[in-house]
Amino acid sequence: MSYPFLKGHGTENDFVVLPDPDGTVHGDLSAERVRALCDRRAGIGGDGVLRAVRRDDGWFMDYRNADGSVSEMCGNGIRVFARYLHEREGEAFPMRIQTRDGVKTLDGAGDELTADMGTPEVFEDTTVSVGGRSWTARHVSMGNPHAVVFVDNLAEAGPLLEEPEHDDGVFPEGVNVEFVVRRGEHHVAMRVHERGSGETRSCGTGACAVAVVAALADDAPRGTAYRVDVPGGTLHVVWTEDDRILMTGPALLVAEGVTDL
Ligand SMILES: N[C@H](CCC[C@H](N)C(=O)O)C(=O)O
Repeated sequence: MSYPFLKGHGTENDFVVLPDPDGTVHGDLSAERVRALCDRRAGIGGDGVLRAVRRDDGWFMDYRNADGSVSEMCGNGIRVFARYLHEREGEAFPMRIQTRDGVKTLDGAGDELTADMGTPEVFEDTTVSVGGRSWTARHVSMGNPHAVVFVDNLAEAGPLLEEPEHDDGVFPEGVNVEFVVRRGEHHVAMRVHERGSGETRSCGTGACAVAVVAALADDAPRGTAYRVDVPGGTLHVVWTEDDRILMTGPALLVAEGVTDL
């Protein structure tokens, strides 16, 4: 059975959008079908799938990683999802979107959108092993788990392409690992190995986690704007006085079509 899809990205973290307003088109969106859709050779290709279901409490973003696993939240994805709702479903900004990590508010004009990502949760330092090496990491949750590792240069993150394992059970559900370097005052650059997708060009929740760790290390006053450079572009993150993370970045729809994958 053929059904519509769209393709979009935010700082080159790319997604297949599946309109499913009544939840009847993709009722059993299996991990196998998500993998087929995200396959960059035999499928459409993407770091994840954003299925759009309209519920009584509003639009729900059903996010899946490229390996078919489910995640609570996707920061770049929710901007692309909001772009889809605005351009194809007539939703106005500011808009509220339901996710597995609760409701998020999206606002913006032009190419850049701002997502209110809610309150970060900061845990004790931990270690992650990536590419056979152990790294000391700050553990931050943005609804999904992140291990933030500061390094002297991003080339050290070469083993990033290896699947990070976690050896002390802190992340039984897996973890997104961000390697970070300083680029200037309130300016960092990162590479990321995403849980369920491997190395990607950007990670929105990861950029938020990185900005939180940098702001804590800098003892920066709340409201300080951090610039986070990712391989696919730049995201801007502010940790507000009332303990919310606002992330601003591009969100583009680049193609649409039909598929029977
Ligand atoms: N791989 C992540 C979800 C996608 C996060 C990323 N694409 C973003 O923009 O936040 C996880 O399993 O927690």
